[in-house]
Amino acid sequence: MELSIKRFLSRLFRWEKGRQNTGYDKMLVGAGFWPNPFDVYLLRFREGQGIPPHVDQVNSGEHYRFNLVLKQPKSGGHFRCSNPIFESSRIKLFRSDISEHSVTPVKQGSRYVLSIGWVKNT
Ligand SMILES: O=C(O)CCC(=O)C(=O)O
Ligand SMILES: [Fe+2]
Repeated sequence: MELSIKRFLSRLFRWEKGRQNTGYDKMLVGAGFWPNPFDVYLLRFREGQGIPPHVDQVNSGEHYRFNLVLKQPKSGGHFRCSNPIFESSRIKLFRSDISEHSVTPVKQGSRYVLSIGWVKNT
């Protein structure tokens, strides 16, 4: 969640590779520091793409993510989370630093997610 204005602007509204190396793409669409450091990404999964089980560690504090599924694929692309705080078919709220989560590969169609993350210091 490191941020310089220059680096922020160079990443804003550009597709980049997702960090799990499974081919999904992410686009930074916003970030800020109030009331807690936060970032907002658009995630795109195309056919064959998913994310293996992982956690998203932060240096300090608690990492939360609120994910809104904007577009469900025709098949596949299911979100799985070991211990969600809240989950419906479209909305997923979870501690991404301690709850292992994954997305099964999209089989047909594409999947889009608006992902809002923040770090709460303890
Ligand atoms: O696409 C998703 O539903 C989850 C992506 C993910 O790993 C995350 O938001 O930390
Ligand atoms: Fe994640």
